[in-house]
Amino acid sequence: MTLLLEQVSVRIPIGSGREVHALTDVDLVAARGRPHFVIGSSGSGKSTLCSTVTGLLPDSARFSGTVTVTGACTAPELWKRRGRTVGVVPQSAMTCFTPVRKLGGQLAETVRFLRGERSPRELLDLVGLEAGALAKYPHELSGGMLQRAAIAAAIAGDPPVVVADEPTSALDPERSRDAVALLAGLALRQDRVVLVATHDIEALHDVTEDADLSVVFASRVVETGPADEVLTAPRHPYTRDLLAALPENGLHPLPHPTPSLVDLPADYRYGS
Ligand SMILES: Nc1ncnc2c1ncn2[C@@H]1O[C@H](COP(=O)(O)OP(=O)(O)OP(=O)(O)O)[C@@H](O)[C@H]1O
Ligand code: NI
Repeated sequence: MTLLLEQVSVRIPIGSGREVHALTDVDLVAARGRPHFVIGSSGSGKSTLCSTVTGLLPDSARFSGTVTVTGACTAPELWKRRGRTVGVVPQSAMTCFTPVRKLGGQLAETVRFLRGERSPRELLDLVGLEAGALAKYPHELSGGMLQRAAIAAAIAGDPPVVVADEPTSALDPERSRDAVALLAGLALRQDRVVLVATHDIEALHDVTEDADLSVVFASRVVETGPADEVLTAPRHPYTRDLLAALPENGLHPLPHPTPSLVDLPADYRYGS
């Protein structure tokens, strides 16, 4: 089973005949058993890419191209199977649980709704949480535990594909690395397709060996390959500059401005 994006473009009208080129001609292959990470500057199109898989695009967006989970279904059918064919990990776990009910009841309800086969206890086990968490209210769990619980909810319907858009944005650096490792494990140990978009390149350090990485710039995937290769020997000038901007590499500011994606010319290239 593979997640395949072929020539996927998204245009978002913003009035007066103008539109945001949120995603342009994207081809991407994410195989099961191997996590696929997506990095790129703010506003480059990472979330839009995730939304073409989860079906959470803005209502006004124009979508073209093909998104397929081989052996299962193709968008827009895929979008109707959110939770079952594609699980969605929220950016902040706080948004996926109600504060007034214990975790166990909420997870049980998710399992019932998605007709999942695992019990809440088994789901917690899969994400490394102890069964005691079932009897707790969300506010009684730490941020890292709550993000694990949110990942448990995302796999309650046993989806073969899991998408996480900025899953570490509410976490400190150590919890971020934990959350990324857990998501990578959903691919490596549970044989799922896992797609994770993040601007947090440092959180990826422990998992780059068995992962793929795509780099998005100005609505296009400019580079893709084994994560350790892309991060150690980047081929695209934007990837090189993005990596040079990391604190550990000297915080060199990006030398070229990020263009506006409104009516972006088709021939726009990095640095042009
Ligand atoms: N609902 C919307 N209406 C108009 N423009 C939008 C909408 N959603 C996204 N965009 C635009 O689409 C482009 C891509 O946005 P997207 O959120 O996919 O980028 P991103 O890489 O996820 O950024 P970030 O790192 O900030 O999350 C941006 O120019 C953004 O302003
Ligand atoms: Ni985003």
